[in-house]
Amino acid sequence: MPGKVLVLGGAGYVGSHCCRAFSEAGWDVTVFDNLSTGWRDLVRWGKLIEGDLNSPGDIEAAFSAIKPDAVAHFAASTLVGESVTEPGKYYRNNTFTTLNVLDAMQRHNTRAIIFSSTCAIFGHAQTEFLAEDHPKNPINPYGMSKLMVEQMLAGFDHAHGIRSACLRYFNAAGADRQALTGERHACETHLIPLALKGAYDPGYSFTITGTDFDTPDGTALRDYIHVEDLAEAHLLALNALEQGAPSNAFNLGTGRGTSVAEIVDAVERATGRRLPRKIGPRRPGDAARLIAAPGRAKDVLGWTAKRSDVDNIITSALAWHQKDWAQHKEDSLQG
Ligand SMILES: NC(=O)c1ccc[n+]([C@@H]2O[C@H](COP(=O)([O-])OP(=O)(O)OC[C@H]3O[C@@H](n4cnc5c(N)ncnc54)[C@H](O)[C@@H]3O)[C@@H](O)[C@H]2O)c1
Ligand SMILES: O=c1ccn([C@@H]2O[C@H](COP(=O)(O)OP(=O)(O)O[C@H]3O[C@H](CO)[C@H](O)[C@H](O)[C@H]3O)[C@@H](O)[C@H]2O)c(=O)[nH]1
Repeated sequence: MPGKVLVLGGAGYVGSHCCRAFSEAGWDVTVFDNLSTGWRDLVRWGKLIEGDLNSPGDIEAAFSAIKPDAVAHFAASTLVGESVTEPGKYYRNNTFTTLNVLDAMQRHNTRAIIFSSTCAIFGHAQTEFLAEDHPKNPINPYGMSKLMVEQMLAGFDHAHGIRSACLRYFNAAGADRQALTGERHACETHLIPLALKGAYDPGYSFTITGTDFDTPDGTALRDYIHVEDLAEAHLLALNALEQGAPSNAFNLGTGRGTSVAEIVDAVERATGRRLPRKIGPRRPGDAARLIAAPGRAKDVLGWTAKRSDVDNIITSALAWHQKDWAQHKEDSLQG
């Protein structure tokens, strides 16, 4: 039976899509968010409690008010490059904050948590496809801050019976089929939104960051997974935990690698426009290739990616951005 889920970071990109999936499946959704990179108007499914995970008092107040049956934890600082130059921000806002959450869960006897982990915990790929047991050697503080949380979760399960599902997304992309929510970052660094912006905004100069990777076309390979496929995986994992499933970790991707150059081609196909591009140096902390072996999610959760064809991803992202640019013209097409 769906109960009450407290969604930390639910005003952000992935969290808002998952709120829709939880809510439509009958979960009673409450979002907890400090709106540092999230948006009030993206909280469309469930109510919003404004609060900061750095504050044990804010967390305690939310747990006391809601008494959640489960927690879905999306709140984090998420930029790989920034984590290299500002590691403290990442260990504080990703790792320390999660300890505050686990303390509250223990106090309130909340025994299930879905955690947004990442393929960045693996570091350089040693095999073509990354399965859950691939060695974990993060090459940036972002990945390390998330791996530390995975280890904390194992300890809290062992000691206190808090069961978790660590969902390691590869590259979340695309938008809700009705363009009700989507990706909106005030400081955007992600490939697909920037490539779409480059196709429409003559004032923005899109750059391919790195053409000297050891990949077939020299640009980095990523596994782009539609955010609605991710939302479905979250719902399956949440329901499984609710029904008593043990802690587990799942690599969520398609098993297909797409290069930056192939994304550029797909953006040109979807928009019918040419995308002018510059070639720039690699970003610090970027791996050459990150492609999932998503077998465990299929075997245990019955999940596979259904909407993650690259053209479908770009088309859904385009529909969202066109709507969002029209609504927020001044700030969205600048800088
Ligand atoms: N987008 C991706 O491709 C991707 C890939 C792998 C993992 N992830 C993980 O998924 C999660 C969601 O990513 P996203 O792209 O939706 O990011 P996002 O920035 O859109 O969402 C993060 C949300 O957390 C909130 N938040 C941040 N710090 C907080 C704090 N201290 N207290 C309360 N709220 C706080 C923000 O305001 C925002 O609403 C993150 O944990 C990220 O590391 C994302
Ligand atoms: O303007 C741009 C932006 C990005 N890229 C390239 O496109 C690829 C994808 O970059 P994104 O920023 O879209 O995604 P990342 O792979 O860097 O990051 C994603 O995956 C990470 C794991 O490695 C983290 O989980 C992170 O939160 C998530 O956004 C990278 O090779 C990047 O260098 C460009 O060429 N030009």
